[in-house]
Amino acid sequence: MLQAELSCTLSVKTTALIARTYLVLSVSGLQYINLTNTLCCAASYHTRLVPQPPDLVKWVRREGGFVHQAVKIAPQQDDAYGLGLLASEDIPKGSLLISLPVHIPLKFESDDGNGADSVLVNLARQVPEELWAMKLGLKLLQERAKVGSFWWPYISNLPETYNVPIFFQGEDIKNLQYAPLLYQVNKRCRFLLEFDQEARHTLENLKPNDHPFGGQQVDASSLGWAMSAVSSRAFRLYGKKTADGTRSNIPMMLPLIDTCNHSFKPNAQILQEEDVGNEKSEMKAETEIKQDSPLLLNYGCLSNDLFLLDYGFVIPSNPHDTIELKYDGALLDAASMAAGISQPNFSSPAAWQQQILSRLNLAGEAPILKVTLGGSEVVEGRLLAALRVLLASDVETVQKHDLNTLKSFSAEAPLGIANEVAAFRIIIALCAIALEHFPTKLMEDESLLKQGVSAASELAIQFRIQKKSVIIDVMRNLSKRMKLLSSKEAASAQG
Ligand SMILES: C[S@@+](CC[C@H](N)C(=O)[O-])C[C@H]1O[C@@H](n2cnc3c(N)ncnc32)[C@H](O)[C@@H]1O
Repeated sequence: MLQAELSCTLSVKTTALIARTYLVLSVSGLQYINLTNTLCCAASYHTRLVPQPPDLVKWVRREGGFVHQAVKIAPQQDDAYGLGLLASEDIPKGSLLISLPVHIPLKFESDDGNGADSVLVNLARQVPEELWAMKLGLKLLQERAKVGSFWWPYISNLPETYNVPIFFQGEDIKNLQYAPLLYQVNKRCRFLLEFDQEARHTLENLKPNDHPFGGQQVDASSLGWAMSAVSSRAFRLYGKKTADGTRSNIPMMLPLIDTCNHSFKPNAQILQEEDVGNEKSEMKAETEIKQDSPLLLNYGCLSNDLFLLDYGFVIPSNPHDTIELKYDGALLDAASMAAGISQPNFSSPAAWQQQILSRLNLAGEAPILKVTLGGSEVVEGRLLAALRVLLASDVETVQKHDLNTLKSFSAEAPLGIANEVAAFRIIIALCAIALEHFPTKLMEDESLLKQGVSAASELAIQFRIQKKSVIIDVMRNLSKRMKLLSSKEAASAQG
């Protein structure tokens, strides 16, 4: 195992303690809020809100929408992905699959009038921008509570529960073993608990006509359901034109289209007719779709953190997955000691180096210290540039290159091979330290999965396996690059 090999050569154990304080990864001491007493969580994630909901395809057609005759709803991947759309016959590339007239998507219209709607708008104002899904979730809850809602045929087809971490038991939240995600889960849970109180306070003593949820109480559980329904299904498309003629992207729920599951190699795409007053939302075949193949959309090039938080699944070997570290001079000193680099002065850079760190936003008044490893960049450019610069002793050599070259992973050893190898060795040491901070080893995780665990534990364990794999892939990648550089150096010394 690469993990074992590297931790021997880099004598990580001696520095792990020093590093503990600086790693964003570290979960020790992090409090987590357990919401499972408050939030309900049923056993099956793909049961619909009502046992036999109306036929969604028929509803869309009845409402003036179009559904290709070969598009069918069916369970996907032995129900592991819930329902999905399937082609019942070959569909040629470019075919229109689904078209929804403008009145079918569910949106949050903040220009609604007064009474119940104004209460809803006021509640929505208290939702922070980053939790936009809760805003549309309020509209969804309102329609769910409304007798005879236009959207009931759609809403009744939604899953009854969501397998997202806000519904995990405390033990499974801990099982994630990754502080940045734990932080996000806590933030969402805390918000839901506070918003539950806020909503109760706002709704008490309202006249029946002013009550946005038809007199029904909302709580953290129903709010969490609505937020998850939206975060796992909404798309950002053009909204109405504003007074200045511009259009902003607004989240909306696209009935039936949102039954499509995700793939980074999609065979369908969403398009929007831009004619004013006729903004149809359409889904077209991006490639030819063979009979019995699923129709797949790309939800976005997201990390597993976002897939898990918003959608409740994790993608193995996700090329967009990364791990977060906190940039810190003392941590880098510890890593360079572990890597056997004898010049650990990252905590006290020279004035010219400090200036470059400020330009990289890693020092100065409001630095952004979160840096990432993995994903398409492999090493975040700012971290790579910082290491290259801090390991250079000669300001003139550094000044020959612009910042973009110094940040580029594909720029081969801009400050020389020795400098590059030292930078890579330090990043590998950082990776080894990061791996040490996970309470379990990969092999233990894998054997836990083989033993059989609950669906939530399985997701949490898969998530941390993927995070560890990201780190190991970065180590492999850098080791390969180091070998290549060393052999080039040897060849040029001989020649
Ligand atoms: C937009 S909905 C798609 C319809 C959904 N499968 C259903 O049963 O209603 C997104 C949800 O589908 C599931 N899903 C979609 N793509 C998936 C994938 N590649 N792997 C696992 N689950 C997936 C997840 O539960 C996700 O939250």
